[in-house]
This record gives sequence, structure tokens and C-alpha cells, in this order.
Amino acid sequence: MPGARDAHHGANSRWTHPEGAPDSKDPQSRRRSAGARPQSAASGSTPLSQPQRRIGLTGGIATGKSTVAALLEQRFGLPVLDADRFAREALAPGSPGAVAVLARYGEQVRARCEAAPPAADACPALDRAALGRIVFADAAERAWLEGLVHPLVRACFAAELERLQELPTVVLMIPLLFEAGLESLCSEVWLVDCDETEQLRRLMARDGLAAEEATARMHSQWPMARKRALAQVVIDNSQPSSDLPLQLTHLLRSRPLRAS
Ligand SMILES: CC(C)(COP(=O)(O)OP(=O)(O)OC[C@H]1O[C@@H](n2cnc3c(N)ncnc32)[C@H](O)[C@@H]1O)[C@@H](O)C(=O)NCCC(=O)NCCS
Ligand SMILES: Nc1ncnc2c1ncn2[C@@H]1O[C@H](COP(=O)(O)OP(=O)(O)OP(=O)(O)O)[C@@H](O)[C@H]1O
Repeated sequence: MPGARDAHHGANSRWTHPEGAPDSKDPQSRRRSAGARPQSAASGSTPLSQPQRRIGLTGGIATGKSTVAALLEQRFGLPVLDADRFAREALAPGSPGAVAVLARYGEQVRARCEAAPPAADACPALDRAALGRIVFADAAERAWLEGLVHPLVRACFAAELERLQELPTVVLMIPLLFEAGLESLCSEVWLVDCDETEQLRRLMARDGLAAEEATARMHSQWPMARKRALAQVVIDNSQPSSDLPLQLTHLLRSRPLRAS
């Protein structure tokens, strides 16, 4: 992924206490925002021992999730678990996932390789762009690929959450959080939002897609309006001037908004 998507969203990233740790003494703080729009919060008293804050970070394709995740990791020192990275690992060269995809789609999805056979055959790699053209044009094929990849992604989350269980806060970046019904992994869900015209423009520019192809990718996900209604927090990232660091500072300082 270009730009922020190249940032290392590391399971091994060093965790430091975020500069904006939740302010559990301020009962009003959960309503604070700076452009970010907290939407709802379950009531209840603060428990003596706080459970881990698990921030589910989602959005539409190219709305800016990776950009926000990079800030949360680099500026606020939070560990980010990245579903796209886990999904890439599930289809890594030579993996059982890559072998299964090659068995289904054949040479059209095999990555060009400098090495001649048998070296190339020994480590089969995928042309992800070619695979994307297939699955974003065909819902049944997309469902097949998701059936292959999503269980592996879930297993990665389970292992990483276990490993990081002592930390007060973790971020789970999951593009298909609502579509895949993964809300239960999170204590709150933040939606990175952006208007549809700008979303299309960003997707076309970043991935070099034609409008039709980019639109098909957007329509393979739930509409943003449906996601907005379910998220506890909406982060506005429509403008180049959207002040993400300020929005995130306020959100991290506020009391966690628990998903009901
Ligand atoms: C089709 C693939 C090979 C295309 O790879 P590519 O490198 O071009 O894109 P990348 O993986 O970086 O995904 C970019 C974005 O596409 C969107 N996206 C990916 N998969 C899906 C999907 N099944 N449905 C809807 N949107 C999707 C997400 O917003 C994601 O952030 C890849 O996206 C994939 O393996 N998808 C299936 C696994 C999956 O559902 N991943 C989503 C996170 S679990
Ligand atoms: N506020 C902004 N103004 C202008 N461009 C932006 C803004 N935020 C992000 N972008 C750009 O938009 C593109 C998409 O951003 P990003 O990769 O963070 O989205 P994403 O939601 O992680 O995408 P995906 O769902 O495909 O993983 C990138 O090229 C990024 O540099």
C-alpha cells in the first residue's frame, strides 16, 4: 500500500502510555470532541480495575483508516493490529492460502517472477491486483476468498490480543469490522469518515483505478451511512485540513465510549 499504508502496524511495536490517556475523573469528558463526533455511550460507573480499551478502527475503503492508524501508533504510541496485514500474511508467497488461490484461479493470478522454474514454483506468489480484479467484480468469488482468509485473520487477532492483554489500550484496524460482525472484539468503534466523492477520488488516485473499478470496490462494502449509525465515534477526514492529531488527542483524552 502506498503512503500511510506502508507504515509498520506492528504487533511488535513499542507501547508507551498515550499522551491523551482516558480521563476517568471527568464524567463529562466522553462528550468532548474536536470535529470528531462521539455518537453514543453506555452508562455505568467506572470499575475499580479498568478493562482493556479496545478501539476498533474502521471506515470505508480509502477513507483514511491507515492514515489515522499511523498517527495512533507513531504519535500516541498505541499498538495497532492491522487486519489488512494479517490478510496479506494469509496469502503470503508459499503460504497454503496462496496455493489455494492459485489452484482456484490459475496462472491469471500468479505473480510474475524473475526466477525460472523450479525456483518460482517452489514459492508460489500472487498477483494481488489481478486477484482484486476478480473478487471485486464478483460477490461469489469475494465470498470464497473471505472464507479462506477471514478465519486466519480472526486467529491472528485472538493471538495478538492474548499477547497484548496487559496493555491498557490497543487499536484494531478492521476495514470490514461491521460486515464481518467483529464488533465483539472491540470495546468501542471509531469510524474514519469522508464524503463519497472524495473517497472515490482518493481510491482512484492511490490505486490507479478507473472510476468504474473504484466504485465497484466501494460498493463491495456497506454504505458509510450504515456504518455511521453503528459507530460510537465518527472521525471526520473529508478535508486535507481535517485536523486528525487534534481529533485523536480529544478522543483519547475522553473517557472510553463503550459499545453497548
Ligand atoms: C483482494 C485482495 C487480494 C486485493 O489486495 P490489495 O493489495 O489490492 O488490497 P488490500 O488488501 O490492501 O485491501 C485494500 C482495501 O480493500 C478493501 N477490501 C479488501 N478486501 C475486501 C473485501 N473482501 N470486501 C470489501 N472490501 C475489501 C479494504 O478496505 C482494504 O483496506 C485483498 O484485498 C484480499 O485478500 N481481500 C480479501 C481478504 C479481506 O477481506 N481483507 C479485508 C480485511 S480482513
Ligand atoms: N485528510 C486527507 N486529505 C487528503 N488525502 C488523504 C487524507 N487522508 C488520507 N488521504 C489519502 O487518501 C488515501 C487513502 O488513505 P488511507 O490509505 O489511509 O485509507 P484506508 O482507509 O486505510 O484505505 P484502505 O481501506 O484501502 O486500506 C491515501 O492516498 C492517503 O494519503
